Amino acid sequence: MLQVQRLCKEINGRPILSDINFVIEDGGSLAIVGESGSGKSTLAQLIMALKQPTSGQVLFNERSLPRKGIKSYKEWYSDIQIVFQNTASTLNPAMSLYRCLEEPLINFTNLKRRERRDKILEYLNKVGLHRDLLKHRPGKLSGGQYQRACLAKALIISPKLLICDEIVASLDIVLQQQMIELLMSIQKERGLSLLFITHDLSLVPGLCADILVMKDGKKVEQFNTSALHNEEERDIYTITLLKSTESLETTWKQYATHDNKSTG
Ligand SMILES: Nc1ncnc2c1ncn2[C@@H]1O[C@H](COP(=O)(O)OP(=O)(O)OP(=O)(O)O)[C@@H](O)[C@H]1O
Repeated sequence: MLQVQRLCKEINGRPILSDINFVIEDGGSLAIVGESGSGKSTLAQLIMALKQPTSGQVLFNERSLPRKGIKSYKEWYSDIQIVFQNTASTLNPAMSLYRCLEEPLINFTNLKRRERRDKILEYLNKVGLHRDLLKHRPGKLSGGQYQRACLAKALIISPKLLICDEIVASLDIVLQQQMIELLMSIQKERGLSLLFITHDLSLVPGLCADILVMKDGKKVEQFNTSALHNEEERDIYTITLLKSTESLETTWKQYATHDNKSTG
């Protein structure tokens, strides 16, 4: 279980996150939603121990954030893995995809070479990539293939919690849907806990049980995803976010219809 308690982060005296609290139970799923600059990535970096909180704490199965010593970091990352928004640095451009996927197995498991190979093939298959890609460098992969490879790299050591930070933001709408479906099936199959960070509320239903809305580093509200469209209960900010997503969808649909007519 992940527990985030009274978490605050200041950078150069400026509050970036203020009093953030939430829990993700084993196998649970929470979406953190907010516009750009609301502090979502900072929150992910704090949970990944890439930044230290100014105050408050993060606990995973009662263990607190690692502060020093390779062993404590290794234990933390065995349990919690992240796929970043900016993935260009996730896969070493000088290595083949095979080596990129083998690296976490070497660092986090005692698997023998043969077993590592089987695991790589298993996870490649799970994320829907062809084994022919293994000999290529990551730069040869398309955007969608690259994101799937990052997902395989994060999942290959069987973490208990996966953090996804805007992982579909740069993909087109078809690839976005495919990634969401992939995450849903992996989550179901593995009982994985999920923290899904996005600015796009429309991606959340079906994927996450709960939604936490953030604005300017503060929690606006948290609710069950089934209550997303209950406008009487929702905060005005959540409704604004929702409406902006819907109006964008309408614009895209109108654009697509117009485009089809003019080209067809
Ligand atoms: N190292 C830093 N120094 C100064 N300000 C920072 C630093 N890191 C983050 N911030 C500021 O903290 C705020 C929150 O940034 P953060 O990246 O966490 O937001 P976000 O919700 O993830 O937005 P986006 O989706 O655009 O990345 C922003 O105003 C950002 O400029």
